[in-house]
Parts: sequence; C-alpha cells; structure tokens
Amino acid sequence: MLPAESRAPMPHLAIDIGGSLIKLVYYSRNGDWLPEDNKIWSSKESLGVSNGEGNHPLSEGRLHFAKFETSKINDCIEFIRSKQLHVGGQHHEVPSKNKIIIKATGGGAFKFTDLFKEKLGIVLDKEDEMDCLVAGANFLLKAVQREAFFYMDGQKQFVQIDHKDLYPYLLVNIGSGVSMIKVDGDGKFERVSGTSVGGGTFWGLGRLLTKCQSFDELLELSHVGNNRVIDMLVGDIYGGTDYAKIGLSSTNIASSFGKAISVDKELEDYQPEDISRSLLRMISNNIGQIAYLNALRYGLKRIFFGGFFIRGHAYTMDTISVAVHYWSKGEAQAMFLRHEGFLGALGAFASYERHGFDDLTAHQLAQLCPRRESCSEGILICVHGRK
Ligand SMILES: Nc1ncnc2c1ncn2[C@@H]1O[C@H](COP(=O)(O)OP(=O)(O)O)[C@@H](O)[C@H]1O
Ligand SMILES: CC(C)(COP(=O)(O)O)[C@@H](O)C(=O)NCCC(=O)O
Repeated sequence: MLPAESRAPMPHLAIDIGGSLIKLVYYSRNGDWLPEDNKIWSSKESLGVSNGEGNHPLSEGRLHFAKFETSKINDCIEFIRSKQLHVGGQHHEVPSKNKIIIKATGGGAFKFTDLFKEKLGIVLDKEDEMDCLVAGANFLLKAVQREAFFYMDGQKQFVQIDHKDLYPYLLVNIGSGVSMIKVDGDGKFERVSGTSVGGGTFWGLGRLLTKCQSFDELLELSHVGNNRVIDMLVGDIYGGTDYAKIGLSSTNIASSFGKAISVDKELEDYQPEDISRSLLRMISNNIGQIAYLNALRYGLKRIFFGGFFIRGHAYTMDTISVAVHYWSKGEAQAMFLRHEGFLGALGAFASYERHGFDDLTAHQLAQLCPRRESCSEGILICVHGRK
C-alpha cells in the first residue's frame, strides 16, 4: 500500500477482469464529464453523494457501467483512455510522482497487470474476487430497491429484502465458471462449491456446435429452438409413458443431448437453434441443481444467482427457477439480481475506503435519494465520500 501523499486523486473507476468479460464501474459527478451514450453501456445510473461527514447537503452524480469482451481488452483500455476514467474524467496531467491506482478484481487483474501499467500507467490494486462478489451482492441487496426478483411464469416479481434479515444466503455467480458462496454477513463468507460447467461452457460449446459469431446470437437462437429434438426424454425411453414410480414424467429430460447418439444423424442434421436450446437448458438445469444441493447442505433458504451468463434472459432464469423448484420439491426458490454481471466490479468500487458504501441503509436511500423512482435503469445510491 502506498503512502497517502504519493497517491493520485480518487479515480472513481473500478474494474473486474473475468475469464470472458471485463466489467467497469465508474462515477461522475453531475456537471462533470458525462460521456455520451455508447452502445456497450449496460446502464447509466444516478448517484447521490454526500460531501463529507454528518448532515451535509448532497451533490449528485452518476454511476456508469460498461463491459467488454476480455479478448478485446485493448478496446477497454482505449475506452478508459478516451474518457480519462483512470483520472476521474479530468483531462489533466497527473504529476509523475503520483501513482494512479485503480481497484481491480478478477483473474485478469493479475494477468493484465503489466498491460495496464504499460498502456495507461495504471497500478491495479488487486482485490480478491470472492470478497468483491460478496461485497457487491451485499451492497445491492441492502441498498438498492427492486434489485432482487423471482422469475415466475415469464414475470419478474421483485422482493423487498429486509437487510436486517438478509443472512445467511447462497450466492451463485455464473461467470465463465461458477462459484457458490455461503454468505453470512459483510465480509463473512465461505466459497462452498463451484462447477466448471458455466457460462464459458455454454458460449464455448455453443460456438463450436452452432458456428454462432456472438453470445447474443447464440442466446437468440435458443429462443426459437426445441430441445426435445436433441434431448432424450423419459418418454423416449419408456415408450411415451411416465416413470411415475420414481416421479418422472414422460416429458422430463432423461439425458441431455441423449438423442445425438443416433448414428443416423450428424451435427449438420441438427438445427443450431435446437442445439442452443438444449445446451442452455442443460447448463442452467445443472447449475440450479448443484445450487440447491448446496443450499440444502448448509440449510440456506435463499439462493441469489448472479453473473453475466444469466443476462436477464427469460429462458435461462426460467430453467434455473424450475430446477431449484423441482429439486427442492417447492421448498426453495431462485432469486436473481438486476445488476447480475456487475457484482465484482461494484465490490471493487466499494472497496475504495473513502466511499464508505457500508454505511448505506435503505432508509437513508429513501431520504437522500427522493428521485429514485424516476431512475428507470436501476441503482440510485448515496455514498459517504469526498466530492
Ligand atoms: N457479450 C458477451 N460475450 C461473451 N460472453 C457473454 C456475453 N454476454 C454474456 N456472456 C456470458 O457471460 C459469461 C461471463 O460472465 P461474467 O460474469 O462476466 O464472468 P467472467 O467474470 O468469468 O467474465 C460468459 O461466459 C457468457 O456465458
Ligand atoms: C476460477 C473462477 C473463480 C474464476 O471466476 P470467473 O472468471 O469464471 O467469474 C471461476 O471460474 C470458478 O469458480 N470456476 C469453477 C472452478 C471449480 O470450482 O471447479
């Protein structure tokens, strides 16, 4: 840790460099630099900021979110440079004795340390990925209204979380791989499980099998696909009937991709949309099942799913919800987060001590952010920090 006097001014940028995607969270005060809309932005959000301790009036600002494919890290670096995000949007020279330190998490914070130093002169101050995921999730769940929701029958049903009754819960982060974390409080958690069959598996296998050029294309294909063309159902094995004795209906999937064993068909004989749908269902189902088993193992009632694999995608959320419901025999329900992909980046942002995110309460939010209802895109937060 560098002595305070040798550090540059608060940069207002944090970065999460994952196996698939880079996520940025950055802040601007109202009246500062407000970058124009950019198609890679996921959302723009308002942020109320106190200008010190106690009951000072608030000034307002915005939190911005952006993501890039990790394979296109140079685009991300160019974006940071063009907006001068690493120096808080100030287009001025940073005195050479000052080091620009940016909070960074994810494996790429280690892998790309030298690249950031070389291209932007930034020192990445590494924060542990699990710490950040948990800090980001706790922050969202405690401070942001309408953040968590159930997904049922094609509808989001938002839940008001009583933040005094939040813990314990299971956080399932579906990124390239999947981490399952039992969260007991702020900074109190244990990574209890994980699986390598995650978002990277869907996109990687999906790309190979369908020749799709983008994740979104693969996801869109799954909308119109029919998994029964490829999945082997109980009915396929049992001559169209249920296997009622063990509680399996004829329409249950007995074996994902099981029909592809047919010697009469090659990959070209299957439609890409059907492959995409089977794959999405297989992976979502599997994660939902493992998540529930871990919740059961630790007696956790609440399971929150995050990570960019979900992408607010109806079929993904529906499959995970059904899996949790099915395996728990209706005892547990999956919940999702509106800012699903930005947990780690938000956690890294929150780790700038001077922001004091931990002091947030929903009550404070209601008092300090009267315009929250008008903020259609999501977070309206108040932080204790300097201007
Ligand atoms: N534009 C995209 N490009 C690649 N993958 C995407 C995209 N959007 C969503 N995804 C999915 O999100 C996953 C990455 O999720 P994320 O939470 O960012 O994890 P990581 O930190 O490992 O990059 C990918 O593996 C893929 O399944
Ligand atoms: C190694 C990781 C923590 C990296 O995080 P990611 O970039 O996937 O979000 C994650 O991919 C993971 O938890 N994989 C599962 C490994 C396992 O439990 O077997």
